[in-house]
Amino acid sequence: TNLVGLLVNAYHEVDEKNRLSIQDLLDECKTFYFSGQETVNFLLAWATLLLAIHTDWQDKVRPEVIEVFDNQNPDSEGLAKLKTITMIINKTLRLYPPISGVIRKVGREVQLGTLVLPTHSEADMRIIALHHDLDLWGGDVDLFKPERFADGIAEATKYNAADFMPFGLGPRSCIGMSFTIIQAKIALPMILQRYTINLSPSYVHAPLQRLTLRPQYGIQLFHSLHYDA
Ligand code: HEM
Repeated sequence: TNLVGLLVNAYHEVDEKNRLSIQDLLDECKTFYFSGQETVNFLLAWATLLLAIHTDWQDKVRPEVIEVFDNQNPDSEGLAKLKTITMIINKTLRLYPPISGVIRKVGREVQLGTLVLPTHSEADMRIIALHHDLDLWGGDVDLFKPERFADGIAEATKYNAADFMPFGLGPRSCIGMSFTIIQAKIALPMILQRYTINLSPSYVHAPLQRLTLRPQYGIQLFHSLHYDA
């Protein structure tokens, strides 16, 4: 059974209490389409941009990909062995979090430090601000240095989970997190197996921050064949 199958089953549920209306069913499909499609696209777009700029990292990661998969399509066994790709994915998610913030409605008045949040106000927590906070990440906060994630996320954040939260935190955090990482760990190696990526001179750096963080004018890259296929 796939996701649509589960939703259709819930629509046909005999117990009225647990039944989904057609509107609920459509809303769920839209949520999954929106949250699952654009976000992963942006992650892959920003990751390829960073690799195009930092070609030294392409040179570091490509041998790992070739060693694990040779020129074959990625398989699940190999995915666990990809260390450098994982570092690059985490680094991309820190610098360019595809969801730039999460919004919460304040249920009751609460004091956070010197700040009083009134009931019914909305708190927009800027993930991107957190990820670029000088106090948390230090003077080289804006630099692409995947080696920061060499020993995993916990080490990179000094065990403070809230410093790095591209998928949110707590009970409403992203349901698609593992799926996203798997997709990126399949797609990036498949690109690197085939192509050397270079930045086109026509690229204009213009990240647009709304709910998502998108490259406003797209990302123009040159892909040259990496080796004779
Ligand atoms: C780079 C990829 C992705 C990023 C950065 C991302 C980020 C996030 C964030 C920050 C939240 C929390 C929203 C909040 O707290 O208000 C969230 C929730 C959610 N995400 Fe993702 N997401 C990604 C991929 C996906 C994928 C692939 C799917 C589905 C296949 C997905 C489905 C969802 C759903 C359904 C929720 C709502 C969970 C709930 O409210 O209980 N996401 N995501």
